[in-house]
Amino acid sequence: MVTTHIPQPQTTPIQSALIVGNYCHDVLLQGGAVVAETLGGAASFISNVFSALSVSFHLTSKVGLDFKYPVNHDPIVIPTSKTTVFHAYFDQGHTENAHQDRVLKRVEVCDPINPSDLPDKRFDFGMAVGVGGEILPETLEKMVEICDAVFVDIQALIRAFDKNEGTVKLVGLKESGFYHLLPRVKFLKASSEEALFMDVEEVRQWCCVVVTHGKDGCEVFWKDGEMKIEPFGANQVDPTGAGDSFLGGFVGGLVHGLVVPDAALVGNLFGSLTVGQIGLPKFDLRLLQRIKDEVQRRKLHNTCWFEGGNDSMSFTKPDGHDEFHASLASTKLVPTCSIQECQRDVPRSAGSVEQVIQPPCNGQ
Ligand SMILES: Nc1ncnc2c1ncn2[C@@H]1O[C@H](COP(=O)(O)OP(=O)(O)O)[C@@H](O)[C@H]1O
Ligand SMILES: O=P([O-])([O-])O[C@@H]1[C@@H](O)[C@H](O)[C@@H](O)[C@H](O)[C@@H]1O
Repeated sequence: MVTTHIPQPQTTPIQSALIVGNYCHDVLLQGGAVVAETLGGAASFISNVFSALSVSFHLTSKVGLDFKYPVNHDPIVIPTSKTTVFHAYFDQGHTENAHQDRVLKRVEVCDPINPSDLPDKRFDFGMAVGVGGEILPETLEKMVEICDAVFVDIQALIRAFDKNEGTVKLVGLKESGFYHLLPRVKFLKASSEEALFMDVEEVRQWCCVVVTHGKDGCEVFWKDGEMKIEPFGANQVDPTGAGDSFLGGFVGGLVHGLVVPDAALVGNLFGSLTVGQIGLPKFDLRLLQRIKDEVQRRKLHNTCWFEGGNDSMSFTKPDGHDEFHASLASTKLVPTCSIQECQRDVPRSAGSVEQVIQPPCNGQ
């Protein structure tokens, strides 16, 4: 395994974080019926995981007056706009530009997030996690200026929307208008479908690329190497937000002082916890405590390798990585609340939480 070592790892955790992306309303549909309506948007899922991991953050997000869910971090309300709305269809054959497991349609769109909307201060790291095209190239440019390190979900950069139905299409990263900024980005996360719209071999020369593979976990690519990171088992009920929660767990692990391979395990864990519930997941407090204990134990054996603002991080799979995976997997065995209990105060409205959303068979 190739090791890219840093001279001296930072020994204090990263202090300030900025999440940029709009909240949205999600409507999940199957068989022509609404299965659930929930709070959505990568900013929602990542905030949910950061709160679970006790990572404090500032959020820049926009909604309309019609925004209907309680949130801990108040968005910017735009009286002349509507909240972004996505309809997710689980029984339509997937197109080459959509998620493999569902067809997404953006049916309402809120205002974009402009550079002037961002806080006038510096951050240790920022997360560019738009879902509806709200992050502009100039907004990402301002983020790389005010944050020591920026993590990007490629869905914020390469989504285009059919002008009639709002169906999510994907465009090539080179044609997205963001390509020139990649050398100033620290990490770029893409699902396996989204990775088809970029040249991983080229982009990995500039930043660490994390490609997620659903139930098969994820891969980490950097200039000098790559590695696979094992998944965790899950009974998939709803894939919505898996990638967002993965990113939240991954960055949360880095903030807590884990090396990249161990942090990616935390990302896989939160992705697996997310697909087991419909909409924004509710994490059992006992489970979270077990996860934080395991991270703390692991962190004590690893100094914080992630240094904001420079290229230093370790990609070595440290001794005990597999044991760490087993320990995290064991946290899922903790008796947790039932799906009904877990869901009782998660922001949602209509729809049965018991219904399992079965994505169409491939190509159906
Ligand atoms: N069915 C599943 N079982 C276990 N883990 C899953 C499952 N689906 C997703 N995950 C976890 O969540 C991560 C992100 O999921 P993925 O579907 O690849 O992202 P996206 O939502 O962006 O398409 C995966 O890398 C994996 O760790
Ligand atoms: O499932 P995922 O790709 O990680 O992320 C999802 C977005 O693709 C979708 O547009 C949004 O409506 C969901 O709330 C969630 O943020």
